[in-house]
Amino acid sequence: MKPWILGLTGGIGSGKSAVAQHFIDLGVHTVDADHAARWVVEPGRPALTKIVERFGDEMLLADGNLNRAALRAKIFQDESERRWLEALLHPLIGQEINDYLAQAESPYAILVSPLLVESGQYHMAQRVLVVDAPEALQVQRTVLRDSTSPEQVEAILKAQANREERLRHAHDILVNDRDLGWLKSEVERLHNFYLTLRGGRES
Ligand SMILES: CC(C)(COP(=O)(O)OP(=O)(O)OC[C@H]1O[C@@H](n2cnc3c(N)ncnc32)[C@H](O)[C@@H]1O)[C@@H](O)C(=O)NCCC(=O)NCCS
Ligand SMILES: Nc1ncnc2c1ncn2[C@@H]1O[C@H](COP(=O)(O)OP(=O)(O)OP(=O)(O)O)[C@@H](O)[C@H]1O
Repeated sequence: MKPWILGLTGGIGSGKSAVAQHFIDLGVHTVDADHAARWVVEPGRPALTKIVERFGDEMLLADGNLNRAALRAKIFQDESERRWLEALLHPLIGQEINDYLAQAESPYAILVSPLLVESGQYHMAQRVLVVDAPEALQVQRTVLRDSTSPEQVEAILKAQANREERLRHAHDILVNDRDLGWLKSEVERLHNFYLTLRGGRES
């Protein structure tokens, strides 16, 4: 039987990747939109050429890869440039995600995406799990993980759906404000529940 799709979302630093890793360990076929966003700008792909044409050679590192920090600085200080980049990349990312999900053999598969709600990708999913965390914790965890500034993380937060908007699309909510051991046990509980669902929508 074709697997049903769980959309897994949450704001920056909420803990999506940590949650996704536990699902992967349980054998669930998982694709991450952030990873797909990297595949579509690999050297030789047309999208990378278009980014360099628009923003200049400083978008390239010496080895020919995208200078992600430089592009990040550009798009989160200028909404129209961010919209331009999203219009270029989101259709390509959507295609990569489709191709990857089509290979799934687990009872259900997961699409991890920070912009599941904003990009309309939630239409690809039968059920949505939101990882939620207090904003201060999101900022603190991301600063620690990426060695970036709180101001940069707050600029990214502003470009994302607010919590209420995201939670409106949720079938399930995982509040990630405890330790990683607890998070793992919550994922196991959800996984056992998801295995009982056929088509993902029953609650
Ligand atoms: C700007 C880029 C190069 C920065 O790369 P970097 O390695 O620093 O960050 P990474 O890609 O790992 O993203 C980290 C987080 O930033 C946030 N984020 C990324 N892009 C966006 C965006 N367009 N809008 C809001 N938040 C975003 C997400 O929470 C994401 O998980 C990169 O994020 C990018 O190409 N973004 C545009 C594509 C996109 O919209 N990706 C989101 C998944 S669909
Ligand atoms: N419950 C927790 N306790 C402690 N640290 C945590 C917890 N959950 C996540 N983290 C850590 O916080 C950081 C952010 O988590 P993670 O990378 O999973 O977030 P994310 O939602 O995938 O972020 P992004 O949108 O930026 O990709 C990571 O370093 C992760 O290890």
